[in-house]
Amino acid sequence: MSHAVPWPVSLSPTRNYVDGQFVTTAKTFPNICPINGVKLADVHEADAGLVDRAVHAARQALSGPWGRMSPAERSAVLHKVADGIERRFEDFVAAEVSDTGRPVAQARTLDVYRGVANFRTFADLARLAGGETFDMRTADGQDIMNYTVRKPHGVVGIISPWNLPLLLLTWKVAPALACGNTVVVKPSEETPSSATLLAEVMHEAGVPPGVFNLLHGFGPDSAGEFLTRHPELDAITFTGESRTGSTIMKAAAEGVREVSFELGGKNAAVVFADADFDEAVAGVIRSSFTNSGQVCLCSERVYVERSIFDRFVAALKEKTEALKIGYPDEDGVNMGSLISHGHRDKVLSYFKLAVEEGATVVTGGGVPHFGDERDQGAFVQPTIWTGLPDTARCVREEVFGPVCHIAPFDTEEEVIARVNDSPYGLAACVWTTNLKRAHNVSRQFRVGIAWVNTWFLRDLRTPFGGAKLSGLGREGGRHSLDFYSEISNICIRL
Ligand SMILES: O=C(O)C(=O)/C=C/C=C/O
Repeated sequence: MSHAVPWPVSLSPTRNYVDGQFVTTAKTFPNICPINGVKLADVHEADAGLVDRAVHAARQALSGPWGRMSPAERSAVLHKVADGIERRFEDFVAAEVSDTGRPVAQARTLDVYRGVANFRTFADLARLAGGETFDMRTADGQDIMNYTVRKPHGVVGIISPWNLPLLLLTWKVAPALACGNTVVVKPSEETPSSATLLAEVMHEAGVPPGVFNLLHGFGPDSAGEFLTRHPELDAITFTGESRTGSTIMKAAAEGVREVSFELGGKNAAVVFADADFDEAVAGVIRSSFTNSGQVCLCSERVYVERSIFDRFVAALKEKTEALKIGYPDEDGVNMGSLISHGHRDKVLSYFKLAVEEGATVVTGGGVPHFGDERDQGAFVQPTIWTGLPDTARCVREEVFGPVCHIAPFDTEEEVIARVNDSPYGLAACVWTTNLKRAHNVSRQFRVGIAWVNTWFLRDLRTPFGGAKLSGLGREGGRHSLDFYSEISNICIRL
């Protein structure tokens, strides 16, 4: 199949969006398509002055029509945004695919699908959420009543990552707006396109100027840092690497702003001998290689009960080598490129390190050869390692690529201790048909979310976030409403 270069072009000139206006700037940087290394568009970089204008516009909008809306009125606006994404569904698919190289099928069924779902879920949750009331009689006989009210924090800074651009951007924007805040968003410099489309949809949906502001740029000494350091932000929410999270946390400490972080992971998949074997193989293929392993929830550590270890490794090798790597719109494609050449260099450095640490490379470990423009892209082979000790860097550090290390284990106690022996604590999955074991093992993992006989199935009402270096706080359902609201308690003597 031959493809015009670049595949396909990005849909919107990637401009900033401040106070209801699309803004170009003198300084631009290229948006490179990771499928073939070709420039898709120039991205207009926001400078400190534009960041300042965006924060002030967001502040101003709080005392405008947006600030006077009821939860039900805000909910209606957010449903209109969801309608707008649905109306331009294929534009969003093309934007995500252009920026990331992912399969079209994934962009449709995961990324853009969740963009709509996030807005609809939080539009409804905010409209239907109530507060708390308490009645009591004091020791000296006074009757008092307490009730809570939710108010927006104010201006929320949102820094969103490149791995699931629209999903994670809307996972933050939707609840923040549903709770009456205004937002200033800085998407990753790697994935500006779907965020720019979202600004167009917000504009078309009549979201008042200043409610949603979009700034393009990098982190340090660019829009990301100018935003997180801005003294007039009331809260900051960030998804990305733990190291960056800690830098942002330091900036947020000035002025003691609320922070919510969803950071890195080194997640484990545990397969017991009593698991449904074929389901477990298919599940670990998904949890290791979805989105080219660029999901914070992916399993880079796999522990398999010793009695089925060799059979499982052979089966996973066979399924991995059957994965179709290629263009996003190829029939049956399973895996696309990584996000960039820079990230591919990082992943390849771990491929090299694994061999130095003594790993057996069961499959992969290099770069696929296509013999066409894709050789200028950022592809790597899905890779499986065995034979490393738990102390190896490749078993402790997040690679964030299509790779997993498989190790045998003998007992429940042993594998639980090994899973928990990590500075991270985001997610885990366990494969077993023993119901008692499923409950006992999954609840002993020190993680934010544990899946049993599945992976990355999401009910948006559930708490989502990580323990240890994997993050701070929980978002999802009422947890998002609690993070994006200032809750006041009113006490009345009756
Ligand atoms: O599914 C979600 O709501 C979510 O936050 C996923 C995060 C994945 C990060 O890489």
